[in-house]
Amino acid sequence: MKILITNIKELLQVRETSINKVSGSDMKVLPSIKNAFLYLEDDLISDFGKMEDCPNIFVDKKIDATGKIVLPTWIDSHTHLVYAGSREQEFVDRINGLSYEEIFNRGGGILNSAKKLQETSEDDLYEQSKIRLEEVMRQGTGAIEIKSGYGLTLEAEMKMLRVIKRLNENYPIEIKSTFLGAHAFPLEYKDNHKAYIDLICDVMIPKIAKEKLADYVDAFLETGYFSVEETSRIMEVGNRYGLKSKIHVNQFTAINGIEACVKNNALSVDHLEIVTDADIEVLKNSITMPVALPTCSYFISIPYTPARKMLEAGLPLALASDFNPGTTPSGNMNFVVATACIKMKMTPEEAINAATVNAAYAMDLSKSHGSITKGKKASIIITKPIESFYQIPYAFGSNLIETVIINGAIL
Ligand SMILES: N=CN[C@@H](CCC(=O)O)C(=O)O
Ligand SMILES: [Zn+2]
Repeated sequence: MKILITNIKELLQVRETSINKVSGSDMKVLPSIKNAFLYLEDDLISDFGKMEDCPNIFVDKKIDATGKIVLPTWIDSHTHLVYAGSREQEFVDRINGLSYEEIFNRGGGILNSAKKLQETSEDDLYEQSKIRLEEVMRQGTGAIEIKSGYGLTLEAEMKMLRVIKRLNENYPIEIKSTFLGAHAFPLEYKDNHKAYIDLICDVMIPKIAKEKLADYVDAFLETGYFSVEETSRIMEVGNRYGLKSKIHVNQFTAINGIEACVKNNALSVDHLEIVTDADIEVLKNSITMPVALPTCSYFISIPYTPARKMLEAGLPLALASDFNPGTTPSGNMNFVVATACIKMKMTPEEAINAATVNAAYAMDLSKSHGSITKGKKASIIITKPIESFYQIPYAFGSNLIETVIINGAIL
């Protein structure tokens, strides 16, 4: 299908040649064309430019974008969108004064979700998850990473990964899949951590890699969860099986986990609510993308990733939702971008770069996603008529999206 979008008030994130990532002060720059056209052919961006150069051609669909902003779809590089049930009782418990840690120590948290997931059939899990996927697509997400990690047995982890695979087959959105067996120690391994790490490294990763059910490995590298040594072993085995790592780290404490991730060539380090000067130093000149999850900080009232400090040190930064039932029951990337601006003091230009170009890097999609570039995927957001793109974070509670096109399919 040929789609021509005309009279675009401003076409954002225009990159003549694709770039892998934007870092430091370059993140302040969001290249755009005012009064633009955009031409999509099937699932690809075919042409774009100023309205005066708009081709006069026959197309299947013309969209007049007078007064509207067009930008590439959001890329959400960190989610746990496949889960069973919900955890709103823990939400109320936190309002009443319990911490995330206290809830976990009472058998809540990840183990609560794991119990629910183990009791849910694969079909039911698919049905529950697809509702969330359809919702985030309507909210402008055009590529998404989804983790396992609420199974914690080989059988239940594989169930989650098969559901992710089925979502990928049935929807136009690009999905990458991450094996997160090391999310929490199951109760039966409470006093024998080594046996669970052995199970992950000797049985789960080989089996999952053989069945091509995951693109990446992840672990919750945190005090009280997985140590630097345990996570390093998982990253090493992952690398051996062709699964790069994307690691939960520095959410509550800084224990030199980032250094271990960089050493193991992790694709991304995610959360980073607590970041030391030494962490910033090891991230400099590394291939590892730091990923902030501001709506997690918002929901469970923990510190926000120190974005200003990191950008001033010249680092790149990506933004993702962390959509999960415990710490972030929302996958709305518009709200993620707004929260990054409001709470982390990122400018709208920086936040949009973080949720498009840098987010694409964090899931190996730089070649196909993240910018308006000829030959990249026809995955775009068309807003309602708005004053300027600053409205996207400014009017944080409003739905400003009129149309979403993903891989050439109009939703
Ligand atoms: N921190 C680890 N994992 C998830 C939350 C897990 C849960 O509470 O269900 C996160 O990214 O916040
Ligand atoms: Zn997470």
